[in-house]
Amino acid sequence: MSDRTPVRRALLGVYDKNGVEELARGLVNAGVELVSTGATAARIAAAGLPVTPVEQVTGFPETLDGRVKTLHPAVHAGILADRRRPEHVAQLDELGIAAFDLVVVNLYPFSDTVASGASPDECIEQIDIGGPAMVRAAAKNHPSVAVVVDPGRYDEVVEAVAAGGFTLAQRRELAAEAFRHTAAYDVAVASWMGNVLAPDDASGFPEWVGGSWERTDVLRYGENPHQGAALYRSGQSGLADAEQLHGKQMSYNNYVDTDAAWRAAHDHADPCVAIIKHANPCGIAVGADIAAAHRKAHACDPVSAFGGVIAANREVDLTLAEQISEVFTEVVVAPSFTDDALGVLTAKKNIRLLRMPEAPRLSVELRAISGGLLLQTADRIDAPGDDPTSWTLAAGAPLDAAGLDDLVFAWRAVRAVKSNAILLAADKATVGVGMGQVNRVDSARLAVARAGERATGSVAASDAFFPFADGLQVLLDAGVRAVVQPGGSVRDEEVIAAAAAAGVTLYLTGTRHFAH
Ligand SMILES: NC(=O)c1ncn([C@@H]2O[C@H](COP(=O)(O)O)[C@@H](O)[C@H]2O)c1NC=O
Repeated sequence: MSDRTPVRRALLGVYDKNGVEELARGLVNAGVELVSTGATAARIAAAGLPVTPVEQVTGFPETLDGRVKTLHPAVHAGILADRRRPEHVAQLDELGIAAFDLVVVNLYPFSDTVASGASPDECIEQIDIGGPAMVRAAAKNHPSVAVVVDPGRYDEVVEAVAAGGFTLAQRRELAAEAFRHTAAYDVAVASWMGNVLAPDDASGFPEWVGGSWERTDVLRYGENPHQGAALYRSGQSGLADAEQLHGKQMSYNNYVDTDAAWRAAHDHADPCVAIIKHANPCGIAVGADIAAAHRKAHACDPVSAFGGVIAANREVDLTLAEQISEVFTEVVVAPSFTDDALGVLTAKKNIRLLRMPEAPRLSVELRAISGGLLLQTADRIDAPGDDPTSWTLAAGAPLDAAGLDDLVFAWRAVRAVKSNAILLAADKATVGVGMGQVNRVDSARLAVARAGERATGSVAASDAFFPFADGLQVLLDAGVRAVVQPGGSVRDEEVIAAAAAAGVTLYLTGTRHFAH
C-alpha cells in the first residue's frame, strides 16, 4: 500500500522568490489550493494564478511591518493537526480550519544581512520568527505534512504532487532537512547575539559556541582503513570548498596534508611551493617563478617528497606540471592551472588536482579534545615579532640583505613545522628540517643530518626558544652562519654566549610559533 498523502492545500511564504511562480503553476495544475503571505501571494497572483492571501485565512491583517503575518491558530492548527488522529480532524472541523498538506517556506536572509555590515536594528529585523515557526511545525507533523525549505527542490515537489503526494520517507527526509535549516539559522542568530550584540566579557571568546557543518563527502576511510570518515563544510570559504579538477577521491590524510601545504605556501609573498608529508614539510622554497620554487623545494628532501602533497601559491604552469609529473605525488593544490599544465597532469590517472583561488584566512582555530573543544585565535605570520625590523641582534654581526632575506624565509617557513621545529635554509629554500621531536637537541640533529653538507653556511630558525645552549650548539657545530629564535629562556644568556663564542649571528624575535 502506498504511504503517499495527497496534497490538496499548500501554504507558501518565501523570502527567496526564485522559481516560486513555476512551483505555484505546477501545484495549481495539479489541483492544489494555494495560500500565501503578502509579497509571495502578490508574485503568484501577478503570474495569473489563483491564490488565497493568508490574511483571508487568519481574518487578521499582516501587522507590525510584517512581524506578525502567519502567527495565528488558523495557520498553525492547519499545519499541526495530526491527520492520523480522528480527534484532531474533528477539532479542525469544529473550528472551521482547513489543514495544510504542504508548507513551502524560506527564511529572511539574516546571515547575509549581518555580512553586509548592516546596523544591529537592521539585522534584528531580519530575524525571521513566523517562518521558522511554520517550518518547525510542519517538520514536527511530517506524518501529515510535507515541508520544503530549499528552492532547489521545487521540481521534485511538482513531480511528487503529480504522483499522488509525498511518501512518508520523503516527508521524513524533508523534515530532517527543515530542522537542520532552522537549527543552522538559530546558531547564526545566537552566535551574532553572543559575539556582537551582547558579548559577555572581555575575554573575546563567546560563552557558547554553536556549529553548523554540512556533509559534503563520505570518505573511503579515516586516518587508517579501519576508521570511517566524512568531510563537512562550515560555509566559510576554505579548503573544504576547493574544486577538484582531476583524480581519485581525496582521502582523510590528503585533506590534512593539503590543508598544511596550502597554509605553508601562502606564508610567503613570492612564488612559493610547499611539499608536505604527514603534515610536515619535506621542502618549502620561494623562487623567481613557481617552477623554480618547486625545483628548490623538491631538492630539500627528494626521498621524502615521494608521495607528497604539493601546494603552490601561484598558477601551475607547463614547466611546473612537467616537473611534478616526474615524481609520484598525491595532491597538487593551487589557485589555478594553465590548460597545458592540466594536459600534462591529467595524463596521470591518480594525482588529485585541487583549484583553490583564495588564500587561507582562518581567524579562529578549533580543536576537539575528549569532552570539549579548544578555541584559539589563529596563529598568523603577522605578529609584531614576525617583522624583521623588530628583531633584536643578540650576538654576531648584522646580516647583509641577502642573508637577512634567507633568515626571514626560514622564520616564515619554520611555523609550518610541527614542534619542536628546527629549520635550515639557504637561498630561500629549506635544506634540512627537524620536526616533531620531544626535545630541541634531537630536532637540531635531525635538521643537520637532513641538510648534510648544505648545513655549512646555511641559516637556521627555531620555532621556540632554546632552553639550553645544547640545541643551538648542534647548529653551530654544523656551521650555520645565522640563527633566528624567539628568545625568552631563563638561560638566554648561556645561549647567546654560545652564538657569540662561535661568531654566529643570532636574532631574537620575541614571538613563538609552536605547532602541535
Ligand atoms: N511574521 C510572520 O508571521 C511571518 N510569517 C512568515 N514570515 C516570513 O515572511 C517571508 C514571506 O513573506 P512575503 O511573502 O511577504 O515576502 C518568509 O521568509 C517567511 O519566513 C514571517 N516573517 C517574520 O517573522
